[in-house]
Amino acid sequence: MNDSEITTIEVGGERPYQVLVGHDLLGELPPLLAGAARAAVLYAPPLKEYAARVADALRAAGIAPLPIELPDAEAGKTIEVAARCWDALGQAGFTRTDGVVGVGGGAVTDVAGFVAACWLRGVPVVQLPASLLGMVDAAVGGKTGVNTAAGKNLVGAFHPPAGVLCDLSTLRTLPRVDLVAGLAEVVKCGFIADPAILDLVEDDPDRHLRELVERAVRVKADVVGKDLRESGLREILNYGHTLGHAIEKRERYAWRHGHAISVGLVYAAALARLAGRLDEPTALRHRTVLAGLGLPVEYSIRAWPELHAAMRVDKKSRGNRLRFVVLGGLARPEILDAPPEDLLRAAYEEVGIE
Ligand SMILES: NC(=O)c1ccc[n+]([C@@H]2O[C@H](COP(=O)([O-])OP(=O)(O)OC[C@H]3O[C@@H](n4cnc5c(N)ncnc54)[C@H](O)[C@@H]3O)[C@@H](O)[C@H]2O)c1
Ligand SMILES: O=C(O)C(=O)C[C@@H](O)[C@H](O)[C@H](O)COP(=O)(O)O
Ligand SMILES: [Zn+2]
Repeated sequence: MNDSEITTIEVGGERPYQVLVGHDLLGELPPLLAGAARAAVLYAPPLKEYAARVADALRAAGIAPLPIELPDAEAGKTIEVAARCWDALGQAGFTRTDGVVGVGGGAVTDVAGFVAACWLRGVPVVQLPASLLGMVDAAVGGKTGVNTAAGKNLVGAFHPPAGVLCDLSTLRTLPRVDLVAGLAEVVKCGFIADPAILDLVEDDPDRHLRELVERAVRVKADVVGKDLRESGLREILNYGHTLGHAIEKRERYAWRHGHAISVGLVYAAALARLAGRLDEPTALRHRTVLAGLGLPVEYSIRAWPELHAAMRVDKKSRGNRLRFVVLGGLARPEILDAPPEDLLRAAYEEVGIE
């Protein structure tokens, strides 16, 4: 595909929008904020230069930019940081037609979406993801939020963006470790919905990067277009996240999300196999494809009691029942409701190491 081509992926639902994938997309930003006199540009330090270009593009279109630098990564995904942003919007006189632009990885787009969701009970947000994970997952779908002491993303809102601009050129500066972390969510999409993704990843993820981005965005767009508020189908996007989020909490968010999800995916596959739902080769493929990318597939065996307790606040839980997304086969996600504790523990022994 020619570098100058822009791919448009439609996201349906009550507030439809488009995800654009290509290069040099800043010209597409101002029309998404039509009617805005000002726009806050939320970014973390590694994206300072890109955020300055975003601000220039807004200014040139007659929209006054309000740059707000956030602490990087998970340190920025707190209610205190969101409150600082609301103070800044208040001081600058942001009205309901003004907007927010999230520039960066998934942590920044999550908090930018949350700031926009709550300010005046909802103003437009445009997401400019700059990490692979942000492009294929976090910036798409309108899940916004922050972490709390009790766990990951426990406070948030569903607030679909006005548009998402995935500028692939930004990936040139993304550290390799973060690119690989993003591949964990891409692999997730392969297992739950689009197995061609797995073939491409097993062949050469770098060679197929653009196609992987587009395929993963299509998986996500299809699901969130049908079930924005996670009343059913959307839960499949949480594959690997029940254990993954518990690991992130235990690590005090010092582990990358994609790394924790990688372990969580291998765990979910072991659970499904031991529950008699998933065949051995497909379960094994989780480990081989993720480990082949250099992603972690093991975690401390001693951590089990803590992880088990942390999983209780997973958003798929109902009362005291834990619920897991598992596979009944390749691209056949289903729910495993209230699995017995000995099964949960036995599956953990397959990822647990001394
Ligand atoms: N809302 C959702 O649906 C959803 C989906 C998946 C993940 N998430 C959230 O997304 C977050 C993980 O996202 P992530 O993997 O992007 O992590 P991240 O946002 O922490 O970014 C990782 C690092 O890469 C840097 N970075 C990003 N783009 C860069 C670029 N182009 N050049 C140089 N540095 C760059 C960031 O500043 C950060 O230091 C987690 O908080 C996770 O919970 C949300
Ligand atoms: O979009 C979704 O829905 C997902 O579950 C995608 C996940 O990759 C993402 O990490 C999401 O933030 C997790 O949501 P949560 O509701 O479990 O916090
Ligand atoms: Zn995720």
